[in-house]
Formats: sequence, structure tokens, C-alpha cells
Amino acid sequence: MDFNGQLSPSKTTSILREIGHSPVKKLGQNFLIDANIVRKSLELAEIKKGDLVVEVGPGLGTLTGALLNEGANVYAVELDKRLHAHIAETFKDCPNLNLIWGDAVEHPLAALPKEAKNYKIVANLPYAISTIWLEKVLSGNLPQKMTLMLQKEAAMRFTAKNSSSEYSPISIFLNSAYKVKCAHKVSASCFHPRPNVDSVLLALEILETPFVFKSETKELIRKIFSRRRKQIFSILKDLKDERALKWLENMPEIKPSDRPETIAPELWRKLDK
Ligand SMILES: C[S@@+](CC[C@H](N)C(=O)[O-])C[C@H]1O[C@@H](n2cnc3c(N)ncnc32)[C@H](O)[C@@H]1O
Repeated sequence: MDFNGQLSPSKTTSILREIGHSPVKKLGQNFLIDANIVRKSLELAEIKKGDLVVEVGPGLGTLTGALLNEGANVYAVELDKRLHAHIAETFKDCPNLNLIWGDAVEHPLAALPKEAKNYKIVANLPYAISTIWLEKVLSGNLPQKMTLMLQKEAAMRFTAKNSSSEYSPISIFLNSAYKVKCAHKVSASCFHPRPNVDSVLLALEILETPFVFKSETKELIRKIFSRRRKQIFSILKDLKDERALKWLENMPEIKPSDRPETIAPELWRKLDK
């Protein structure tokens, strides 16, 4: 089956007209209309027949169709009821698609079976949920590869190194489990409607020994970063966190006057022990 007939801007607008749908900004509905980017996403994810792939927000089904064409088993979650119905109808004869209606923050891996191993994620993510969704993914059964289309600003935050202004809790959690294989700038003209900002296609590969932070440590790191301009000792004293104060005491690499954004991921990992 060939599902790739909807990549041109005119075909996309005609499908939207047919199903009576106007793109919803708050759901990040900027649909991919560039066949090269679709191909590149599949290439980076090294999609082959039989792969288990999670997709967030299939939208009009452009990536979904390409994944199914390659013989992948796709698990997808779409929040927009009209688009969910459109996808369900378009792919009704396709047993390799497991589609659910719902919020990807609640179902970060769609309906993927809990025991699934060696799965991948390929998604053109809705901007509003990209960080919270990724945090959820990083808390559980980790994918082998993630190929994510993101707004440039989110991609920079995800991949930031310490001592940069973008460095955030999500940079620490992601950097502790994945390496960046490639980050490819994507122009606004590859989407309909055109977003106001550039996007980045980010390919991530799991580390040999990925590190998953405990949820209480993640919560603490988030609290510390909410005061990122302050010095680490004074933050921990304010928070009255004995465990973290002990960590700092035993960490000759960190000065009490350092700011949280200067502390490298491997030092934060020691706070989790
Ligand atoms: C950037 S569009 C991508 C659409 C399609 N995959 C493509 O590449 O053309 C984001 C999609 O995510 C859906 N979406 C937005 N928020 C969502 C959420 N919380 N859970 C699941 N899907 C969501 C939108 O309705 C939209 O279909």
C-alpha cells in the first residue's frame, strides 16, 4: 500500500478541507509536507520491516504512512478527535497500526505493550508537550532510538551542555541516557501551516549504560534549577535538603558558590545514589 500521496501543500489543504478541519495552533498542528524530511526521519531511525515504532500525534498520517510502508508496527496516539477519526479511516485496512485517541502526556508510548523491547520513537512532536512528554519517556522502558522533530529552541534545550544558558533539567536527564547522532535544521517551509520558527530533526541513540534518574531526584533537580541564578550551597540550604547538602560536601568538583547550570550531568547523577 502506498500512503505517501498527501505530501504536497495542495494535497494537504485539500485533505483538511475534505475532513472539515483547520489546524489548531495550541495542538502544534504544523503538518509535514516535505517528502525529503519524511525520508530522512525514517533513515535516521533506521526503520526496517517488523520494527516496533511509537509515534506521537500522527496528524494527517504522513509519517505514519511512510512507517507502515516500510513494514513497521506502529503504535500511535492522537489527541485531536477529528484527526484520530481521519487516521483510523485512512489506515482501516492496516493491521500494523495500533492507534489510540488520547493525550501523549498520559500515554507517552501510545498503546505499546509494557514488555516491548528494542522499540523506536519517530515523531513530529507538538511543541507544548515536548519536554513533559520526553521526561515521561525517560522515566520508563527506554527506546533504542528516537528521531524527533522539534522546535529549534526545544532541541537546543534538550542537547545543551553545562555552562550554557539553555542547560536545564531535561538536558541532564536526556544526556544521561542518550547520545545525539545528528541534529538537522529544518526550514519552516517544510510544514503546513508554516510555523514562526525553525525546527530541528534530532536523532538520538541510547547509551550502552543509560542512566535513569529516580523521580524524587528529578523533582529536586527541577526545584534547584528554578533558582538557577543562585549559588548551589545557598539553594540547598534554603531547600533544607540534608541529602543534597551531603552530596555537595562530598563533591570536590563543585564549589559552594557554583550555579546549578555549571554542574555537569555526571555530577548530578551522583545525587541520585
Ligand atoms: C506537529 S503535528 C504532527 C502531525 C504529523 N505527525 C505530521 O508530521 O505531519 C502534532 C500532532 O500532535 C497532535 N497532538 C497535539 N497534542 C497532543 C497530545 N497531547 N497528545 C497526542 N497528540 C497530540 C496534534 O493534533 C497533531 O496531529
